[in-house]
Amino acid sequence: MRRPEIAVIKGDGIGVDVTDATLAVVDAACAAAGAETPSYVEIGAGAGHYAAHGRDIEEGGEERAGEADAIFLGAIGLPSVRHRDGTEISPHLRLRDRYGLYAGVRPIKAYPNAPQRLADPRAAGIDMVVLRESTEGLFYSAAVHGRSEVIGDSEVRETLRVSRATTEKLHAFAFRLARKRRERGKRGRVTCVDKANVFTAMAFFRKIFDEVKADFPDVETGYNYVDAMALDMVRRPWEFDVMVMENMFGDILSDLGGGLVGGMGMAACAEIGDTTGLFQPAHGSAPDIMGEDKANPLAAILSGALMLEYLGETLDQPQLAAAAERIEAAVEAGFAANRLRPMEFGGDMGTRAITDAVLAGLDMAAEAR
Ligand SMILES: NC(=O)c1ccc[n+]([C@@H]2O[C@H](COP(=O)([O-])OP(=O)(O)OC[C@H]3O[C@@H](n4cnc5c(N)ncnc54)[C@H](O)[C@@H]3O)[C@@H](O)[C@H]2O)c1
Ligand SMILES: CC(C)[C@H](C(=O)O)[C@@H](O)C(=O)O
Ligand SMILES: [Mg+2]
Repeated sequence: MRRPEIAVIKGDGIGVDVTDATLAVVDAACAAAGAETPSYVEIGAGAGHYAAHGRDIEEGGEERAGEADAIFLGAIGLPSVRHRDGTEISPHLRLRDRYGLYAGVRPIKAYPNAPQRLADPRAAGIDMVVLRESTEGLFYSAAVHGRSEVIGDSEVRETLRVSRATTEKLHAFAFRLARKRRERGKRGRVTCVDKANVFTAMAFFRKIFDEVKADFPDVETGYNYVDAMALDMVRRPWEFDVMVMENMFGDILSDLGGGLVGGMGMAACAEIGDTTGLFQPAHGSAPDIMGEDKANPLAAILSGALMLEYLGETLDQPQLAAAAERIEAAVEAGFAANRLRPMEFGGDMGTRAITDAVLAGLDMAAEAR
C-alpha cells in the first residue's frame, strides 16, 4: 500500500481553520482504520496570496495540484481583493477547468438534532445530492479569467456551454451514483433539473439525459425545471435523491440545500474528474466570522471523508474507504448523542470544539470494534 499524496490549498479566512481541522480528522481516521496516512503538499493560493505575491496561486502550483492523488481546498476569496474588472480571485475555477472536474457532488443530509429549518417532521429524512456540472454551463467563460466577451464599457457577454462529451459523462455519473446510493438503502433516483422549456442548451442537456437513461433502466427518473426545483427543495425535499444540473443552477441550489440542513458548515463537496478529484466545503471564506473560532468545520470534514472514499476506490485501498465510513459514523453518532452542537446553528461549539468531538468520536468507534 502506498501513501496517498494530497495537494492542500488552505486558502483564505475560515478555509485555513477548517482545513487544519479536516487533516487532523483524516489522519486520525486513517490510523484508526489501519489505512496509510496521507502525505500533504501545501500549495499557496487565494486572495491573500494574490495580495502578497501578485498571483493567485504559487508558481507551478496548478501543475503540482494535478500530480497529487487528490486536492483538498479550504476556501478561496475575499470580497476586498478583486481583479480590475470587479471579479474575485478564484484559481479554483481554473483547476476545475484544467483537470476537467465535471462532477460536483454536493450532498445535503439532515443529521439528528441539527435544525432542519422546516417545520414538517419529514424534513428529518432529507438526504439528497446536488450533482453540479462544474466545468461548463454558465461558468464556462468565468472558468478562465478573461474569457468573457467584453464590448467596451457597453456590454458583456458570457457563454453558456453544454457539450455532449461532458454531459454524457455527467449523466452517467448521476446514474451510477443513484445505484450506489440505492445499495446503501437510499432512494436511488435521478432528477434532471434544467430549463429545457426555454434554453436550447438545456433541451440538449435533457435530450442527453434521456439517451444515457436508456443504459440504466433500473434507475427511477424524474424531471424538474430549475425554478420549480427551488420550490420543491423547500416544499418536499425529502422526496429527492440525486439531482443533476447545470453549473450555475448547482451553485445556487447547493447553498439552498445547505441552508435547509443547518447552514453552509454542513455543505460538503467533491469535484471529480477523469484523473483527479478536488474536495472542499461548498462554503466560502466567511469573512464575517473569520478568526473567531466560530466556523463549523463539518462541511470540510465530511468533504475529507468524500476524499478518502474516492482514494479508496482510485488507489484500490479499501482501508481508506473504511476511514471515510468511520468519519461519517462519528458525525452521525455525534449529532445523535448531542455531542456536536455547532455555533452555526445556535449551539455552543466552535471550530476547535467540534473538531475535538469528532476526533473523540473516531476513538469511540475504534474502541467499539
Ligand atoms: N469554494 C470557495 O472557495 C468559495 C465558496 C463560496 C464563496 N467563496 C468566497 O468566499 C467569500 C465570502 O463569500 P460569501 O460570504 O458569499 O459566502 P460564505 O459561504 O463564505 O458565507 C456565507 C454565510 O455562511 C456563513 N458560513 C459559511 N461557512 C460557514 C461555516 N463553515 N460555519 C459557519 N458559518 C459559515 C458565513 O458566516 C456567512 O454568513 C467571497 O470572497 C466568495 O467569493 C469561496
Ligand atoms: C467561489 C466560487 C468560485 C465558487 C463557485 O461559484 O463555484 C463557490 O461559490 C462554490 O460553490 O464552490
Ligand atoms: Mg457556491
